[in-house]
Amino acid sequence: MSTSIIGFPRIGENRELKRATEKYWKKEIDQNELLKISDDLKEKNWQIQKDAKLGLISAGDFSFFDNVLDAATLLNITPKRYADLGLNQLDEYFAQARGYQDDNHSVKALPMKKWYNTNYHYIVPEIDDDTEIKLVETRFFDDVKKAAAKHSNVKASLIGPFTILKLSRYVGKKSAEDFIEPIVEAYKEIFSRLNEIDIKWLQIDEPSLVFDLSADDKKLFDDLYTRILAIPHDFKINLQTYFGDVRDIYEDLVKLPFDGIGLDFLEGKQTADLIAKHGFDDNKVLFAGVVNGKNIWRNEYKKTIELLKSLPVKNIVISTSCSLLHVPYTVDNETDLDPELKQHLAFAYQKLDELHDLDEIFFNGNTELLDTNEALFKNVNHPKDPAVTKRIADLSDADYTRLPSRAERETIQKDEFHLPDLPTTTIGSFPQTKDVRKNRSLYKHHEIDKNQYDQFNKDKIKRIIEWQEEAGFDVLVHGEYERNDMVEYFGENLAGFAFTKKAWVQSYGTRAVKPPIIWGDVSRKNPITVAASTYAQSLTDKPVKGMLTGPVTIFNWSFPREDIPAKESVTQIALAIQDEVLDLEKHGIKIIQIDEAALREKLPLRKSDWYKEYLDWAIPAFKLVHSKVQPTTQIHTHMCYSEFNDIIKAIDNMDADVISFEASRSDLSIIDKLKANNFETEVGPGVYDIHSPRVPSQSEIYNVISDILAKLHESKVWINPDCGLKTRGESESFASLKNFIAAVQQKRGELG
Ligand SMILES: CN1c2c(nc(N)[nH]c2=O)NC[C@@H]1CNc1ccc(C(=O)N[C@@H](CCC(=O)N[C@@H](CCC(=O)N[C@@H](CCC(=O)O)C(=O)O)C(=O)O)C(=O)O)cc1
Ligand SMILES: N[C@@H](CCS)C(=O)O
Ligand SMILES: [Zn+2]
Repeated sequence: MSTSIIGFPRIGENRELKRATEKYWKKEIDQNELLKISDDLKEKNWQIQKDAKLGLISAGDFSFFDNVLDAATLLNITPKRYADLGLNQLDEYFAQARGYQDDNHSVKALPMKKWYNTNYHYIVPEIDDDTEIKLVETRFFDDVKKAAAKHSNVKASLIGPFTILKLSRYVGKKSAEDFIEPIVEAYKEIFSRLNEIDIKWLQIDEPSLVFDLSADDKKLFDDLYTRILAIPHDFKINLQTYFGDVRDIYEDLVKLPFDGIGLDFLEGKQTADLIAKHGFDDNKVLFAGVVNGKNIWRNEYKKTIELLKSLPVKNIVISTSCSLLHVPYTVDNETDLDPELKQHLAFAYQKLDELHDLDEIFFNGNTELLDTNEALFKNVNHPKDPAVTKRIADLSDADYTRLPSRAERETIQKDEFHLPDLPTTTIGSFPQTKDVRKNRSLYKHHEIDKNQYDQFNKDKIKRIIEWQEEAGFDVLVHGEYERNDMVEYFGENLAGFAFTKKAWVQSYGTRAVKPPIIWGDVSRKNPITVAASTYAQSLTDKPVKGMLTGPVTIFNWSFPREDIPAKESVTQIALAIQDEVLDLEKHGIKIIQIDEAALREKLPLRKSDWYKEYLDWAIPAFKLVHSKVQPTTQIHTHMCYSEFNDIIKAIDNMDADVISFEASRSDLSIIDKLKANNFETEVGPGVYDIHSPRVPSQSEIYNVISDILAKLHESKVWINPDCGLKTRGESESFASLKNFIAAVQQKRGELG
């Protein structure tokens, strides 16, 4: 047993789980069929790990939607309003993830948040004073049992209690500490059930240990684990961490009687030093996270082996830095990639092989494998563009400064646009219905020509412009029908990017993305969005927003190159998008939205790193994109993740004129912070959740608007949904937006 992974993707190489689950939701297949498809996927994953000769086979990492929701439902952390729906176990689970609506019920989904610094989202567990934590689910044990029946070296994995308690939202008076005893009781039951299954290890994931920890956090962890580890168990326990180092608790961790500790050597900047300084017991196993679970580049064996050899540790299992959930399945499916690039890629399957190679090199001294890998790294040819290098070298402070000041622009723009109070707009995309995707698919497969493809999209744009005008929107959008994804699309249209055919990575539930790969220097080849935006603007007298994705988001939702600093890559992208902004402006587009949906996502997990490692280059990159536009051109930005309470000043410093953001799923608490910080940018807090198919009523939206206006002055407020509508169907979107407009009109009527 010398290799292991933390977890494996589960959507299926061809997104089988997505297709099956969505069919189940539409009642096109029954639960048995869905369960059969998911069982096949699990078995395939175990077999792949076995074939790759992995020391341990991971079970329990499968999920129908999200592992945090799985761990919460296992422990009966299911709010009463979902339990009261009287649904079967799986439907109750989906109701929490997606909301539920029938003739007699209407329940919102639980909030969804970014999983640490990734583009994966988890469902936030909700705990109230009546929450009775106890073991109730069986799916986890069923999976582990099935894996153990087929394989002799199974490791079960579970998201741990500390992380669950830290990620949960407490809506009553009780807090995490009040749930220690019931959790320990539940773990007694979990261990007793696992004792009956032949597993070798239980991996308990505690990624929340990589945050800055307070004394109370450490006490909570200690109170939980001194008790849990005292429960009799016939398997070994690995305390698994990832996404950083555990500097605040390392010394306590190594003293606790865990059989193994899993540490991240890639994002964990201090991991090796912590071991060197404080030691690691000879009777413990180190699960050394040295194969990157987030990037798609081949592992450089020489460096990894040197690192492993430097560790003063007796028992090492070579592992991944985090779950392979964050990478696509296999490079083998990418038949169109440049071979020069392809040889440097490793997706999940290839990473399993890398673990095996490292095992052979480290434990068996296989030098041939080491030499072949070294040869590959001697020859990496990222396409270079001297013009891009020069453009960056010529930048000065003026390129990052927009004039005049925002306050002056606000007056100029109020005169320019004459918008009513509480201007209404949407975030950009309208439903990517089957016909829209089909049109793109036909074009990609050369079954229709460019003219036919464009004409279809133009018809869609015309229809949606008419619809928005009729519905009464003030600032319109063209609908983004030409985009497969807001980042992949720009990747396809910028020099320096490569893109894939099947390299899907789960983002949330059944939704996946194909992040483009930054392989060379980035520049804009041709105008990208100008034709669609100017066509849309030609159809109406109302302003149509130009719609772009910002440099930080393009970078964060791509697979970045690692040979140049992030700052340089992002600056290259910023200049390319600046070209597009100025082109849109030149062609008469007066409002331009530059989405920075992912800006918050890669904020370092530790506060001390926020500015020097990220914000100090991320915010200027955004400013570089829009600094040269006229005062009358209104710059909007959008973030679908509003956990930016602590970096509000930095967000204001982006110097946009208007920002829209997600707020409806997370109780509008951000608004208080905006007020307290004298936030200057005009704001459009999302007034309803577009991630759920549920249609909000007029009064529900009206109430949210009232809550916003109780705290923010109406002259500063825009009204919009909380994100784009691409994942929604048309009928639910149109119904929601009609209620939305009616709610705004009701409120405007009161304002007089
Ligand atoms: C806003 N969000 C985004 C994030 N990350 C991004 N990169 N993009 C985002 O928009 N992160 C945070 C949030 C929430 N996250 C997501 C992630 C993914 C989606 C989403 O809707 N994904 C779609 C896939 C979109 C896509 O690229 N579709 C392709 C079609 C691919 C396809 O299915 N083709 C069919 C053939 C079609 C046909 O012939 O009819 C096939 O292969 O079988 C496209 O449009 O061309 C998803 O379904 O998962 C949303 C939010
Ligand atoms: N303009 C994009 C932003 C999503 S975060 C959209 O509307 O889909
Ligand atoms: Zn969004």
